[in-house]
Amino acid sequence: MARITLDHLAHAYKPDPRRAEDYALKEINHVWNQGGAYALLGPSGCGKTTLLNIISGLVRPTRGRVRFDDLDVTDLPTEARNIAQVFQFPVVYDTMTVRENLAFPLKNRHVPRDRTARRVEEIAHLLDLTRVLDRKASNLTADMKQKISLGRGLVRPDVAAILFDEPLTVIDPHLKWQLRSTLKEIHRALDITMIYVTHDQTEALTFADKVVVMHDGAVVQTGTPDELFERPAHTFVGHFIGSPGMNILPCRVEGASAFIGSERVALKRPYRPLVAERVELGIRPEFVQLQPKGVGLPVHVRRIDDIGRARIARVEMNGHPLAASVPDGISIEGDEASLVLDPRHVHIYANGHLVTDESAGGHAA
Ligand SMILES: Nc1ncnc2c1ncn2[C@@H]1O[C@H](COP(=O)(O)OP(=O)(O)OP(=O)(O)O)[C@@H](O)[C@H]1O
Repeated sequence: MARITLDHLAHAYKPDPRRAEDYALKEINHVWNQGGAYALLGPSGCGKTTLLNIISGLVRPTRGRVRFDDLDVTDLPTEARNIAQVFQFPVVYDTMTVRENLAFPLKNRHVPRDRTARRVEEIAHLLDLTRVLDRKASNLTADMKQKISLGRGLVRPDVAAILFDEPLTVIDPHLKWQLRSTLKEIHRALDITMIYVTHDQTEALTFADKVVVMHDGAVVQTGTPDELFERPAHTFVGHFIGSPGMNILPCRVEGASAFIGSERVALKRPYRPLVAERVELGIRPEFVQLQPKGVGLPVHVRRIDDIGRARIARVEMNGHPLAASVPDGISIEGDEASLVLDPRHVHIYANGHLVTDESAGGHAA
C-alpha cells in the first residue's frame, strides 16, 4: 500500500520533444494518497494509458520522477514495483480451477497455504465467485473470466497499488452496473490504493473518490464527483461530465452581469474586466429551467426528450443550442418559451478555464 507521487512527470514518444504538442503527457504534479480510489478519465488518446504505463513501469517517462511512498521507482522495472494490474481482457490460466487461478499470485510469492486459502475465500466472496471456485476456468464465460482477473489483481494484500485499465470492457452491460459498485465496495473493504483508467464517466464517478480528468495530454481537473459536477474547472470537464453536459455559451461580462448577445444573465458576484480571447458562460442543464414565454430569457424550443428520470428541453437562444430541465407540470405552447438560470450555478470561463475568486479577472463579492 503506498502514496504515489508524480513529480514533474512528462512524456513524449518522439525523440527531442520541443513544443507542448510533442508531449503525449504534459507535465503533471500529483500526490495520490495511500488507500485512495482514483480514476483517470478522458477520451481516447488523451494520455491515460501513457500515465498508467509510467506508473506500472512499462514506459519510462521523458522527464520527472515517480515515487511510491519515499521510494523512487522511476528506474525500476514493473516486477520490482510491487503492483497488481488488471487489463481490458481476461488473463487467466484455462487449465487451472478458479481457486488455483486466484491463489496463483500468492503461491508464486510463497505465502503460507492456510493464509492463501483464507484470502482466496475472502476475494471469491467479494466477487461472488464462491460457487465456481472448483470449476475449471476454461468452461466459464468471458464475464466470469474477467472476474477471475479482477480477483487475481485483488488477492495480494501487500501490493503498493492496483492498476485497472478499462477492466469492464468485456463485461456484459447488464452485469456492468453491478460490478462497478462491487469494485467500490471492495475498495472500501481492502484499503489499497487503486487507479482505474476509463473513458466512461459512469464507471469513473461510481468507482473513484477522486477523478483525474485528462484532456489532450494534460490533467484539467482532479476532484470528487461532486466537485466535477458543481464546479468544473475547465469547459472540457463541464462538457465531458454530465448527461447532457454543461451548456457553454460565448458571453460578455460586465460586473455582476453576463450578456449573451443582448440578453442579460445575473451572476452571483461581480467580476473584474476579463482579458481573454474567449469568455464563456457555463451552466448545467439541471440548473436551467424551461418556463413559459415571458418569464425569463427568450428561447425557441426544438424538442423535448423524456430521459426517464427527467425531461430535457433542447432549445436555441440567439442561435446557440442549450439543454434545459423541464419542471413537472409545465406546458409550453408553440415553440416559444423562456429560460430561468440559477445564478448560484452560473460559472464564467476565460479561455476555457474557470474564473475563480483567486484567478486573474475575478474577485470576491
Ligand atoms: N507507443 C507509442 N508510440 C507513439 N505514440 C503513442 C504510443 N502510445 C500512445 N501514443 C500516442 O500518445 C497519445 C496518448 O495515447 P494514450 O494511449 O496514452 O491515450 P489514452 O487516453 O489511453 O487512449 P486510449 O483509450 O485510446 O488508449 C496518443 O496521441 C497516442 O497516439
